Amino acid sequence: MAFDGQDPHEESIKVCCRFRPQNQLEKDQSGKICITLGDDITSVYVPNIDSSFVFDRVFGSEASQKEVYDYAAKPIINGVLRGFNGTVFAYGQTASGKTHTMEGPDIEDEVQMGVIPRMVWSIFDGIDHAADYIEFVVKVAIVEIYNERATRKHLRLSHPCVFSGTAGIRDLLDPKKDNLKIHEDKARGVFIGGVTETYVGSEQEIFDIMKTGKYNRAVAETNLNEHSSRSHLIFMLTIEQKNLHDRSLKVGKLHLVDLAGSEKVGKTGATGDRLDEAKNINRSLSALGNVINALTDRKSTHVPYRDSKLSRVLQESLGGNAKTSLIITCSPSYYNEQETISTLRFGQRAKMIKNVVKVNHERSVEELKMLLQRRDQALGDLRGRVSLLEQLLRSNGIPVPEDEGPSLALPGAAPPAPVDEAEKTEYEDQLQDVIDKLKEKSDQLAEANKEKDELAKQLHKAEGRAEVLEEEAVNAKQEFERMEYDKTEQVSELEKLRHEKTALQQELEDLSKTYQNMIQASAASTPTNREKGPVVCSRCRASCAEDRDPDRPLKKKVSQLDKNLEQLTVMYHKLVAQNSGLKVEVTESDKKIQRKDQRIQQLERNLREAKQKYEKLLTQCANLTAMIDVRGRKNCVCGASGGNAQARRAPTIVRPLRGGLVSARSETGLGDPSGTPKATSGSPSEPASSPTSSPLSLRGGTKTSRDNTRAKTAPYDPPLR
Ligand SMILES: Nc1ncnc2c1ncn2[C@@H]1O[C@H](COP(=O)(O)OP(=O)(O)OP(=O)(O)O)[C@@H](O)[C@H]1O
Repeated sequence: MAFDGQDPHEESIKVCCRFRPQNQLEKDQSGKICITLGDDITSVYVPNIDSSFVFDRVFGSEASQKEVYDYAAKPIINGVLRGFNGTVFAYGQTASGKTHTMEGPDIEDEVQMGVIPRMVWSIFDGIDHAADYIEFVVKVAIVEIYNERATRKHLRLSHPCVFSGTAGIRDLLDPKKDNLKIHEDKARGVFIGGVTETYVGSEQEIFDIMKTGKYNRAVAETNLNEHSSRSHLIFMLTIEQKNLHDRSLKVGKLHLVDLAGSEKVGKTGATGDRLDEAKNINRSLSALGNVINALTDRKSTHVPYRDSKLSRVLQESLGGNAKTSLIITCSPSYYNEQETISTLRFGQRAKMIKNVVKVNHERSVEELKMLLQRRDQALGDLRGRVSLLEQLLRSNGIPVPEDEGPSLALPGAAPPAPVDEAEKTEYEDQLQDVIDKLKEKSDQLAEANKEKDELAKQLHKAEGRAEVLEEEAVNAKQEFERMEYDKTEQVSELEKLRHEKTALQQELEDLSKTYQNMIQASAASTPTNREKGPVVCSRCRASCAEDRDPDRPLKKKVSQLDKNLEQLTVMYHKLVAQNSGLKVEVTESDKKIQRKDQRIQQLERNLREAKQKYEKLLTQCANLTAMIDVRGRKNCVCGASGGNAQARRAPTIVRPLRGGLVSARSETGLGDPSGTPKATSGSPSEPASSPTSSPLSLRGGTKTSRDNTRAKTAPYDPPLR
């Protein structure tokens, strides 16, 4: 799509490939290696398919964490410190080393720590080296995108965290928030509403937050990985920097993403919940693949960002306003050759994506005033130069024209013709006429613009509502599916109980028959006990009731079975009642879904109408603007020198984009216009919840109080000022 553009802000995604050492399982399988790394450190060759893949950098299994960080992530982090958005994400099959690359085995081990902990040091190093008049505010949020359909109660987690219901986007700093919604607005772009954003003032605070996040993340054991991530982890860091001189604001947003690994369930041995997770992981990764395919396919007209939460959250990072680095992680082993080839292909494709990257810069009134002053100064300089040049002309006997009109005559040229006063008045009248008409048209245009803005607002609102309804419909559907599942469970339970009941009835009947037979037989063949007199128990030689009535155990059993039968019957009736209750609920849900569908359709209709109206207005505006332009040009032809500045003004460019409007602000990629840091990001209608700690302002000049170890980190690209 965008890869032919000439936009100077256009930037390709950086793609690096990292191979890990072979693990024990692979060595046991044969230990054969399926790839050859090129000497140029940018290519890898797969002999079996006779194909080479070229990336920005290929790291072999001996590459250190620092090497990978310095090349793949550090430039992105420096960009964020300059006010750009940045993303680093790891993609690869399960157990290929994504978590090893992004987090590392120990976030506090200086050698083994991965991208996320190293980023923490770079950020604070950058803040320490910034000018004294820059004030920083740093916020951190961590979420995971977990399998949206399966319940989590059976998941063996890294800690005994309790889950209820289903999970989609889950706040790892406040696990109760387990179904966060994605929103989009002009000022903030795509964002997760209601997520906990914690203000941080030191490296240690971020490390503590990371530990909390890690503690809450979904991890389970599979055949291929003892600690397999069952969710996509997104670490989000926002840096706001305010220039205290001119009050301007820059906002850089960093996303660090550790994706869950794609897996072949045959190899991982996933069953039950693990299997459901694997299916959902593979599904969301393939939705990500579809987005990448659409972005790199010239014929594609639609990018399916909305097909999964993962691709929607990464929307700005893929084809949007962000500097993005992708690290694909692979196994070098023949045992995983197919998975490695598919990962290499994914990376190859992603390398073609181009983002349009801009600093998120909000100019303050002070900054604008300063710019104006600078421009006035430049104008003054130019005026001085002009008068110097005029003096030079005069001193050489060349007449200096008074203004830029027809008197700009060269020496020797014919003098201008005398102006006819009557003709001049006529022209002036015509001009006045045109000016009046222009004024009228311009009023109409302003009116139309107002109406257009109003419609755009309505459109935006309707889109928001449609989105909410869509989500509600999805939730209702999920609820319905869950109820259906429960119903099936209950029905099978009922069936089981029925079988048991029938079996018991059968047993009961058999026993009663046996009992009857025995009574008859004993009546026929033996004298009654009364006739025989008391029987003496063989062991204790004492009279006992049992000996007096040999059928007593049988009767006991029969009465016990009767009781069981009674209980079963009661249970059976209860289950029947429950089942009919469930049926009613299901019907209710059906009706609800139908109503929601109808509402969505209605809203879509409204949306279409509003869009049509809006487009009509746009055409009207364009026509009006064109008319004004034409009139303006006519004025110029008339030879009028003043009063037509309005007519010369360039027409306003209004561009509809993805069903919404793009204002000048959103096109420049500016952040929240209010510039007010919030503790919890929310949808426009959502109230912001309080921060987990108060905002801290970090000044670049406080480095004397900072930890000395920071001085050991690699040099920092200073922020643009
Ligand atoms: N470059 C490497 N050097 C040494 N060991 C590595 C490397 N990459 C991965 N490993 C080891 O391989 C194992 C699996 O790695 P890791 O958990 O990072 O995989 P993953 O891709 O995140 O898997 P999943 O998708 O299942 O979460 C870990 O024990 C890790 O320490």
